Amino acid sequence: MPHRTATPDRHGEEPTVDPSQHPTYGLLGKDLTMFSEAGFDMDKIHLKRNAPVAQLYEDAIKYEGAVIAASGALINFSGKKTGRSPKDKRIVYEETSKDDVWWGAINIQMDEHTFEINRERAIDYLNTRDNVYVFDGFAGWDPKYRIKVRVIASRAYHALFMHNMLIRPTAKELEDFGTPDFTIYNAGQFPANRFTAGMTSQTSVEVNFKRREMVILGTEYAGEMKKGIFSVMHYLQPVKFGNLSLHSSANQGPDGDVSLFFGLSGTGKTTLSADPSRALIGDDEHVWSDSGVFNIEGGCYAKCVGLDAEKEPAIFSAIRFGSILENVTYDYQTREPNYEDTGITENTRCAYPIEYIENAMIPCMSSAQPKNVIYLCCDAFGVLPPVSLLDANQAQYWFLSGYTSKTPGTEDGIAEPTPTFSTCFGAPFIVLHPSRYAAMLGKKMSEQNTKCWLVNTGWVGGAFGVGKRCPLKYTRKIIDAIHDGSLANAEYKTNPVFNLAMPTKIEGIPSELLDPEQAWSDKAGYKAQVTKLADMFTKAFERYANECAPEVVAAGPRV
Ligand SMILES: Nc1ncnc2c1ncn2[C@@H]1O[C@H](COP(=O)(O)OP(=O)(O)O)[C@@H](O)[C@H]1O
Ligand SMILES: C=C(OP(=O)(O)O)C(=O)O
Ligand SMILES: [Ca+2]
Ligand SMILES: [Mn+2]
Repeated sequence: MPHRTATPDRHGEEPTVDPSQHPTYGLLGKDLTMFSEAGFDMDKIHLKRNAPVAQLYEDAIKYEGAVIAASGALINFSGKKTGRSPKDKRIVYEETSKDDVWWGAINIQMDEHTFEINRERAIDYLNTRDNVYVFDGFAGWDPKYRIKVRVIASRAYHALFMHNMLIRPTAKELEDFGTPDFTIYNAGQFPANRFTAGMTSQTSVEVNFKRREMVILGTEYAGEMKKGIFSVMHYLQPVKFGNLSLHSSANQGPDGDVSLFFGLSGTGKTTLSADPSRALIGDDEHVWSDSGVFNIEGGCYAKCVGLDAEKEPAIFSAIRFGSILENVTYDYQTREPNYEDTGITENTRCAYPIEYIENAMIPCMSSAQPKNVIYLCCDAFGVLPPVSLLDANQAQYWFLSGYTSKTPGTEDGIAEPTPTFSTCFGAPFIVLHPSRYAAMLGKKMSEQNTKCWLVNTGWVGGAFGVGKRCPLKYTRKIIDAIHDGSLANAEYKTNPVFNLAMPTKIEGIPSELLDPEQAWSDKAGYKAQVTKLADMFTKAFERYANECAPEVVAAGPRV
């Protein structure tokens, strides 16, 4: 029998063929009540819960201008915002969480009333739509610590994105889903009202821990949703479960050894964790509990700028049916994505389910305690060694400092690599005081005898503009040398200003590259740059000096 497409009848008639065209597809009686109570106009909107991937494709193509790439991936565009908007992110000030949240420039307060106004604005907007997409899934692979997340969005692309990025429930889990622990209302196509109290722009990304809700207005960058859930877990895991949440990727070697790769956006978490000789646990957000390490997400979100099939084969071949390319241009004839084109943004992305990586570890969790912790730092000054071994005090110092660079495009308004001290290697996402994460990390690392490495994936031989980015093939060799144990047994010398232990030799890497002073031809320029960065460290660390032991303060550069 040939397949026919059912015409959806918004006014009550049952469609005859495709059940996913039903006006309340996937919703059970109790869900319908929940939606009505939340203010959704069930007689007007066509709700699609956990719709098939193909239908989300069809809707994104029909209503949102998406196209199919040659590989079968879906190409979408996020409109004006193509990176995160950290200045427009707010946390609601309310009694259940106010004493735990580290208030300030990162966690900006919003009052409960303003949240209600924006929430209503989002729901009102969603009620004007013909189609509203719901995705129910989990955050956290460990059943003991996972949370149930519901995403309600006006764009099929956003539902598909979260289908890829959250953990996809089985049919049974979906049937038994019940009340979500956290709900995202994504009305990103509609602006916030700039005249609402506390609003400074048309963009608003806000989290309310009491209501367990997040509202998005005025940005369609899909990364806001996944990083929003990360902020939620960065609060819930330590506060409710005593677990350490990590802005890191993770993988496991054939002998069962686990590595964590911390790093701010663009430093190499996704790239370096995709390693053909190790099983991928996850590329961005994890939790370190007493029972091991688990991924928060069900997918990866890779940068696509300059993506090359030879250099990054695992990521390249994950871009196929079901994957979402974001803000990537393409050839109209062949539908081949053009990864070299940064015309829309440098922050081009692809979101794919983690099982699209061949050696992914499913379920994405390990009962092993991490053996190596790697801090990825993208040094735009080009003065940090490509790799150094840190002692326990240095591990605390560098974690709290979080020195790196913001890469172009990941945040609104960043056009070139910009040095920053992003505490815990992920300042935009932390909720608690940084010293709380640092103390847990220090304790776990010393209990488990975890080795700590600082890897500079940024510039070598000169600053940004003069030197070059450390070639990926060399960084991969460094990571290999950490994993095969050879680096721990190498010969070291000390970097005088930063007091860092640098290996003198690594197989396959020119030795002069390992010592920045040798790698720079402009020796005077090098000295000036080192002094400048060391001063920046001292100044940036002042705010943590009272929170940590004197040995940690002393572990910084000697000026
Ligand atoms: N030495 C290097 N190490 C890691 N990434 C590198 C290196 N040199 C260039 N890159 C590029 O930098 C980007 C790192 O981004 P990504 O792995 O997505 O970071 P994250 O996941 O931490 O946001 C990729 O586009 C990668 O190809
Ligand atoms: C998605 C993001 O993170 P990452 O670059 O770490 O993947 C982001 O910062 O918007
Ligand atoms: Ca109806
Ligand atoms: Mn990443």
